[in-house]
Amino acid sequence: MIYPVIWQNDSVLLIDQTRLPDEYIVVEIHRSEDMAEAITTMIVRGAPSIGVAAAYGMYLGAREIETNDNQEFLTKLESVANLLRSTRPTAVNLFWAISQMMRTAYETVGTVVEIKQTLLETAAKINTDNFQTCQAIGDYGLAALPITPDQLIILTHCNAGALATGGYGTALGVARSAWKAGRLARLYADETRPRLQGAKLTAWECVQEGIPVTVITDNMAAHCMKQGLIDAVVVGADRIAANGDTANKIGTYSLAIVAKAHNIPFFVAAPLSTVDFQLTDGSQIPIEERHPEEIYQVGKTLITPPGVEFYNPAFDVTPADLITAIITENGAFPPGDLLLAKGKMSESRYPGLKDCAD
Ligand SMILES: CSC[C@@H](O)[C@@H](O)C(=O)COP(=O)(O)O
Repeated sequence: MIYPVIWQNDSVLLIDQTRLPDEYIVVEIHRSEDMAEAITTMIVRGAPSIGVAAAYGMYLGAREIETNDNQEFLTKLESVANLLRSTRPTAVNLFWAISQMMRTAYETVGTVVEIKQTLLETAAKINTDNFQTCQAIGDYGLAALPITPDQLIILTHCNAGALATGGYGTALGVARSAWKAGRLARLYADETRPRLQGAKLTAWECVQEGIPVTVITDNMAAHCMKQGLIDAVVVGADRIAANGDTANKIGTYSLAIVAKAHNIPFFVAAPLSTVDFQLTDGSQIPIEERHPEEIYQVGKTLITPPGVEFYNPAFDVTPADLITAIITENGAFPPGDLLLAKGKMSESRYPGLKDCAD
């Protein structure tokens, strides 16, 4: 299994996702500032992964605070939290994980040294919990997939795999579970312009595990559906509003529209920590805009003439009515029933959900 974020020998190891699939390079992170930079530059990316990375970033920042005074410690830790919060705006898992860490710091009764130790344990738990959560999502997702045909072809967008989570993956976790159960014939992966997470990362994960994968460019999805090549679409999410509207990688919305036009089920797979119940609908989700070089430059080659303008939103919002079901660790729910999933929260691992958009 692939683990994108690991704690080892007093530092955090990140698989550098900007270098895959050409090179497998592991980056060592010792300071919260470097973790913030790694999240911004997408060395680590994918909603749950950046939550895990931010949690460890909080610990790295905490261990540098030199004081025995609890109040002073908490004040300085707030600054670390603010730095990490400023990295990427859309994935709510980032804010959720930072809230979990701040809550731990405030609620731990003990010395500063003891609080620091508890923070490290909390970060590790967020990481391992996410792995287990993804396995549950995989199992529920497998049960939610269409019954026929027996051998399914699933289309996915971006990378919602092990690299994007504490391991296993959300959307790719569903495909992984289907593969293990003998129900997946092949995964189709949208290349996912502009950063190509599908072509580079999803395809790489599939090759690692022997899952048959076909990469298509984003504008081929409708054609493939019309040809009857796709049985279901499964994507991840960066933030889901209470009504089920879902922000995910740019291009997800158009994929949902063409899936609906072809009567193909469209699933969102995500942990409940991705649901922001404080937002009533998707119009309130902040959408990250990234540097235009992601559009005008491929490798080191400029692909557009001088004098043109660019617009580079990294995410879009798929309205709930285009989504067949949202697959969570508590089960698969029609988007309008997300509050039912929340109702099961007391049994879940996420008692801090209400803080997720702090
Ligand atoms: C399980 S990851 C779900 C989403 O975070 C994923 O689909 C996605 O959009 C990732 O965007 P990225 O910009 O690569 O961080």
